[in-house]
Amino acid sequence: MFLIKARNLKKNYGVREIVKGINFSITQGEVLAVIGPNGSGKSTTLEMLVGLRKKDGGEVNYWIQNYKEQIGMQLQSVPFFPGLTALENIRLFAAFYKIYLHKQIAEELLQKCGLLESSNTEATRLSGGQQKRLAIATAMVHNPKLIFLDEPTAALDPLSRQEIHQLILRLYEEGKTVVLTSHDMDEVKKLATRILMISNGEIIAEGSPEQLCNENQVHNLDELYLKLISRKAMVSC
Ligand SMILES: Nc1ncnc2c1ncn2[C@@H]1O[C@H](COP(=O)(O)OP(=O)(O)OP(=O)(O)O)[C@@H](O)[C@H]1O
Repeated sequence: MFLIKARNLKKNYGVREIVKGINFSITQGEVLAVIGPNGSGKSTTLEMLVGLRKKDGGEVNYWIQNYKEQIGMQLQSVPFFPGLTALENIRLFAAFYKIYLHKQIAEELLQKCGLLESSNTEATRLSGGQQKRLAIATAMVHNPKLIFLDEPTAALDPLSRQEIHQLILRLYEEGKTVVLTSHDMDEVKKLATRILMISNGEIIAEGSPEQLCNENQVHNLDELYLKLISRKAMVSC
C-alpha cells in the first residue's frame, strides 16, 4: 500500500534546477534508502514531501489520514532549545503536536533511543551521537507511521552507528515506514528494503539492493554506486 506518491516533483533555486521532475512512491512498511552524491537533491526532495520546502512543480499525494500528524522527520541539524534538558526538549516537541507527553512515556522514548541516562543533560551539551539520537527521538514524539531520517548516522562512531541501525531495524519490525538518506553503502545494505538513487536531481535507479546489483552485474552496493554514478557522469558530458 502506498503512503506517498510524488509525480513530476520539481524544485529550483534561482535558475538552478535541483529536482528535475521526479516520480516515485513510498510504500507502507519499507525502509527506503535515498542515496546519491552530495548536492544531488536528496534532502530537498524529502523536505518537499514533509512540507518543509515549497515545491516548484508536480504533485504529492498522501494516502495517510491526517498525514501531517503521521510523519516525523529528523533533519541533518536540529535546533534544540538551549537551557532545556533532553527530556524537556522532547516534551516540548510533543507539545508542538498538541500532545502532553507524560514523563514516563517521554523516558520510554529516550530509552528506546539509548538516551535514558542523558535525559537530564542539557540537550546542547550532549555529544554529536547523542544529539543525533535525540533528533530521532524528537521525530518520534507523536508516534508517526512514517519517519524520515536525513543522514541519521553521519559523523558517528561505529558503536553509535550500530545503535542507530538497531533502532531503525526495531522501527521496521514494529511496522513503521522509514525513509533515510545515507552515503554509507554498508548501512544501506543492512537496512534498506528498497533503494532510490538520485543524481543531479533525477532518479537513476530504483529497486531492492539485490535486484539492482543483479541487474547491473555488480557484487555489492559500493560497486553499484560507482558504476551508476560514473555512467551518469559520462552521459552528462
Ligand atoms: N535554500 C537553498 N538555496 C539555494 N540552494 C540550495 C538551498 N538548499 C539547498 N540548495 C542547493 O541545492 C542542492 C541540493 O541540496 P540537497 O541538500 O538537497 O542535496 P543532498 O543530495 O541532500 O546533499 P548531501 O548528500 O550533501 O546532504 C545543493 O547544491 C545545495 O547547495
